[in-house]
Amino acid sequence: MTRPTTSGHTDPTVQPVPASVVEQVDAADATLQNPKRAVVSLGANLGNRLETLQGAVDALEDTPGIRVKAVSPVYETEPWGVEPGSQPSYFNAVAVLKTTLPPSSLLERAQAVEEAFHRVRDERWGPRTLDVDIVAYADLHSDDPRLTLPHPRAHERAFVLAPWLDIDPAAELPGRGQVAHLLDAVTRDGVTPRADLELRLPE
Ligand SMILES: Nc1ncnc2c1ncn2[C@@H]1O[C@H](COP(=O)(O)OP(=O)(O)OP(=O)(O)O)[C@@H](O)[C@H]1O
Ligand SMILES: Nc1nc2c(c(=O)[nH]1)N=C(CO)CN2
Repeated sequence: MTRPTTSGHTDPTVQPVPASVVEQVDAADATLQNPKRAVVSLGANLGNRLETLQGAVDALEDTPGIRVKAVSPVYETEPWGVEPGSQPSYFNAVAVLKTTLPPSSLLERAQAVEEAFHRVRDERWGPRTLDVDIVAYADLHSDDPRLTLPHPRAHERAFVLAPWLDIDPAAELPGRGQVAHLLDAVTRDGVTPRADLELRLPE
């Protein structure tokens, strides 16, 4: 393949490729050859909660560059961070992914999936048809408010830690330690396994 280079080109219609672009393409190539593990938390407390969670799992699997490797049991959970009784209960689950998408594209896809399920953003921690949070992406750390990694509240949330531990007993939250220990430190009150319900792992 002929590729424009930054020096020595003779065809005046071929523009040199800036070094920054070459770097970005090389970084994308490296990710493609080396899929990363990501953990996402799924939550729903409006509409048909189970159908929505299954739809989210399927939509993630249908995404080029994402493979869903494991899906947790379903938990019914009391709304966290809001006045008790002020919202319907949630169904929560966690999925482990392998992805060649960079973190920003994974977030974009997560938000597109939320929107496909008519997620409305008005109040903080308001009720929602679907919430897809990125709990962790490999062992990356980021303070960027648009994508904070690991998720800044995951370690306090039994509705994330309990289902995650079910599918990965050795799970670690980067920078925080073992999920099993984190779960011991938070209350599991209001976080109830729904053994009668199940999410399917896409074929
Ligand atoms: N790890 C992350 N996963 C998902 N969104 C994140 C993450 N870090 C930062 N964000 C940003 O948070 C913003 C608000 O997200 P969202 O409305 O889903 O918050 P929330 O689910 O109500 O609350 P919480 O962040 O406590 O779960 C998003 O627009 C997104 O850019
Ligand atoms: N039980 C429960 N509570 C929540 C949840 C959730 O998924 N489950 N998500 C929130 C914002 O991400 C706020 N509160």
